[in-house]
Amino acid sequence: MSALSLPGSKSMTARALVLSALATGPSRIVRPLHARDTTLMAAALRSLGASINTAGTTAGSATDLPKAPAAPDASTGISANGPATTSAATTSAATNDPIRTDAANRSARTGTASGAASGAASGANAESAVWTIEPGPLRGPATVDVGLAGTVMRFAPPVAALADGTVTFDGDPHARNRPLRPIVEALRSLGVVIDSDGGGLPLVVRGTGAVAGGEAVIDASGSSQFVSGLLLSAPRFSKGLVLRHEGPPVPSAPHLRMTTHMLRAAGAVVDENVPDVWVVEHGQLAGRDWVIEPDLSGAAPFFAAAMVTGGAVTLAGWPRESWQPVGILVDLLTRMGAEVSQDDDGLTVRGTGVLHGIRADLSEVSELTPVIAALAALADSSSSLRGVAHIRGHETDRIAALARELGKVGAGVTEFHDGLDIAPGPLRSAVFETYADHRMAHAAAVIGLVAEGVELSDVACTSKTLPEFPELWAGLVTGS
Ligand SMILES: O=C(O)C1=C[C@@H](OP(=O)(O)O)[C@@H](O)[C@H](O)C1
Ligand SMILES: C=C(OP(=O)(O)O)C(=O)O
Repeated sequence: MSALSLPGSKSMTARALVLSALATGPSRIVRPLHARDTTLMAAALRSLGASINTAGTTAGSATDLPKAPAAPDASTGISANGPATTSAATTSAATNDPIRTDAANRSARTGTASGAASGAASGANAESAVWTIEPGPLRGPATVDVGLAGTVMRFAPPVAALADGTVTFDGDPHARNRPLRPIVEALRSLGVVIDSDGGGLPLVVRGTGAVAGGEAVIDASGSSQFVSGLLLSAPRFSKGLVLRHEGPPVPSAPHLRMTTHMLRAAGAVVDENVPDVWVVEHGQLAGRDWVIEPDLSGAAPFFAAAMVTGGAVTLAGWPRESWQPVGILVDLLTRMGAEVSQDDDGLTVRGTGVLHGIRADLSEVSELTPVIAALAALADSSSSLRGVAHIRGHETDRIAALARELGKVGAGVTEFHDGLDIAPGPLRSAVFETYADHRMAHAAAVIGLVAEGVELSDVACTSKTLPEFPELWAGLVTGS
């Protein structure tokens, strides 16, 4: 049995940073994710005027902190769209620079497991990390590096629109290929001046210190982050926001619920009773303490490791109620053969010696596709994964990348516009390319537990969301 201590959710940390920078008073973020994406988000907000200290730790635990105000109940819709039900997180010491691109880490053998996943694995993020945020007047000029972070490229431009001055955005080479036009056009329709040649990066937001807001229509089928980005800043728009989605379904519904939940927890008034329409009233956001849940998507490859090796992994500090899509992940892993349980130690996934293929619509949990696809390539029957057309716009075209790389290691893969059919085949050694995508590295690591001689081309890309992934993985496999 392995105890896995992971840092906080990327998505919750990003939202907490934005809401804190837009609040009327100071905030603290307890057990944040300290990784490239969240460090870039902090840098972006800092450059716009917020004071953010990401070096802080406290000797005590989260329970020493003042209690966060409870989310208002009747008006929150929590009962209708409530958290997934399945304690505070445990994480451990920040020594890594999460923005590093350590050449020594660029290539790594994944290591075939000789036994079951075992041994303790704890993250390099500090167990008692607390970030402090003091909002300030939002102003340019500023330059924002979004890296490859969808959260930064979609959440920060609406904040920049509220700033007084010019804010320039650009990022990693592939960030320029990631969709952005719908949020740019929605912001323009709300009165914001944005220069952007193709509707994507690089772009310049010419803020005047205020956004009129009002009604906007968006096609958010390419990313739920278009909606989340607008909603997070909307309380600061003079007329608030009525946002209507028109187009194919918006993916990643649990991330939208996380957004509206956290907005309400900061005091915003949000109505999402009409499907595909979100109404956010103009109003003040309160500073508060945000206690971040362990990152469920970061845990997925470790759970997969338990499944393919017949071991068990416990994610420590998993809360009884979560705003991450734990119910969907548990259902997927159970259908593939795992046993999943929760007790005071955390959320445990146990391999049973069988691994089944699966037919699944992954639209709600699309960021899990690479790890589920890796499991599918190792299963005892074929799989059909659908509903994820938009992941062609993730860190890389994940459908094409998975088809190519899983094919290299021996699976029979058929690519569809919105997913993959995967037929397991005899495994072969290969260099598994990551395309700078952390979750492709996770997929390679899972395959490498079973297939001899799998080498992943760039393990450093895991610093996007979990800089300590290589150490954690090594600790899990060797039991060190
Ligand atoms: O809002 C968020 O924090 C996220 C939303 C999802 O984006 P998409 O809707 O683009 O898939 C998810 O895949 C991403 O990893 C994080
Ligand atoms: C899609 C992902 O990230 P991003 O927030 O950059 O879109 C992801 O982490 O899988």
